[in-house]
Amino acid sequence: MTSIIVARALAPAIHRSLKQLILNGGICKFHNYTKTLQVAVPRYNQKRLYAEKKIFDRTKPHCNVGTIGHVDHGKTTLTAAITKVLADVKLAKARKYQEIDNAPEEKARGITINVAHVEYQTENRHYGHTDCPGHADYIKNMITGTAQMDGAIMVVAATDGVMPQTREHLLLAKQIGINHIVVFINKVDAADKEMVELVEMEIRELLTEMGFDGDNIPIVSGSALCALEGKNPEIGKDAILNLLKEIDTFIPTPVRDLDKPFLLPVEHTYSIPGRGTVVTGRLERGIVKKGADCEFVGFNKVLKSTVTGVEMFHQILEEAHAGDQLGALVRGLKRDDVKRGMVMAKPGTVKSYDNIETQVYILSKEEGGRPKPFTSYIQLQMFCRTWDCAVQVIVPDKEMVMPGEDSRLILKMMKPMVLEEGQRFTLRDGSQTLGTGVVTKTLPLMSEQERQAITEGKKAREKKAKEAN
Ligand SMILES: Nc1nc2c(ncn2[C@@H]2O[C@H](COP(=O)(O)OP(=O)(O)OP(=O)(O)O)[C@@H](O)[C@H]2O)c(=O)[nH]1
Ligand SMILES: [Mg+2]
Repeated sequence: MTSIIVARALAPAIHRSLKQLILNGGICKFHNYTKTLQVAVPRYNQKRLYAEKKIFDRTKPHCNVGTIGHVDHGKTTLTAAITKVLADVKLAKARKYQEIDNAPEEKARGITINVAHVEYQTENRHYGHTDCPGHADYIKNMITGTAQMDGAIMVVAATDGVMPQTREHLLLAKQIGINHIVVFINKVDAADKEMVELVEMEIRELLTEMGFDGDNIPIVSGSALCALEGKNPEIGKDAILNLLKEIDTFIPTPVRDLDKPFLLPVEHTYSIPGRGTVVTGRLERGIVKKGADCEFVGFNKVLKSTVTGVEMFHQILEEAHAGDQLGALVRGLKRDDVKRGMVMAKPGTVKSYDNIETQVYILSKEEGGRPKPFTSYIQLQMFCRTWDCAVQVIVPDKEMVMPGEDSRLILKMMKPMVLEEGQRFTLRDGSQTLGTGVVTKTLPLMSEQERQAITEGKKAREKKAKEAN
């Protein structure tokens, strides 16, 4: 028998594999401290299991990155080059340029996005890498979080320098909380040394202007095309390896959801005679154990309680982990005290807001959105986690927002609900999805007068609409 260690973080994906494994005579043991699962499989069965691709043989931490930058600056070529260079040392499967650029359409929350997901490894980490075929896809992908990036690789061609979309992608990255950027100055085979130096200066200036650490962000220069074609290793392959080294060290591994304070968006509440109130939902992050103090937040309330039991599919759990669909028995609360849409969290770790700044992508008509533009003061419904709430929209930077456009929006909510920066949500108008967005900033709570004015305005508009009918 030989042991294989499987990362705990991959648990949902390997449940099925485990079953398969046990059927094949395997023995599993979970190590609580290291959060790993040790699996012993008879040697004669291992080959078959691997051949069936049932087990993830991965122990490296995972990180999501992606290429951003102006059109034609070489993002796709760089993506292909990275896989080629790493394939040579057996850490990736080489992906051709055409394979990446003809990405299949991906349906994400009603929005069609073209993205190619590529995977590779360095000695230290495993990476998921996103490359989009066009500018509009980048904008959508970044806002909707189709592949949420923990860090970005910004590509700037030495032949062009900083261009409008370099700036735009960087601004958006900053807005939505991608704080770690590594820069690749591409096409140095077609530019002279002075030009490359000038472009580097220009990039550092822009980064600083945008609020990044312009002086210290790693900038690597080279040629993705040379690397892909196996030419001039000093600006080809070596530059790519250099870039990967910088990515490895400069972009930190994100904090795993399991390590964060627990948070459960409440889906349902039940009253169980003789036992008390049970709340159910999918644990978004952290670990919940029997005996944990908790807080229910939302709808203008904060209720304190203690978890007295955790169950999953009617079986008692010692502890529930992020991703688990669970029921939690809570002390001293009536069923009607707790409502769907509230959040059960570790005390003091979440807050309610009713006034937020967001970045939203509004669907075009072809994507199923509304055909007409909208202006400030429109009333929409915001959907987030298990709650939804009426919001008044303020468009701060322009007259109106066109379908197919992205925009900064201020949302004034009718009730304060639990929100945090980076939280994604959907905006709907009746039964029509208008767009998706991300919370970029939480603003101070509204005053009572302000809220009243919004409610009265809403009533007046409703009355007018009724009369018009
Ligand atoms: N000379 C030279 N050309 C390059 C290099 N890298 C890419 N190119 C060329 O630049 C062009 C654009 O490259 P892509 O990789 O498609 O650029 P992109 O950024 O993915 O473009 P979009 O996805 O359309 O925004 C192609 O013709 C590439 O062959 C390089 O290092 N040197
Ligand atoms: Mg491309």
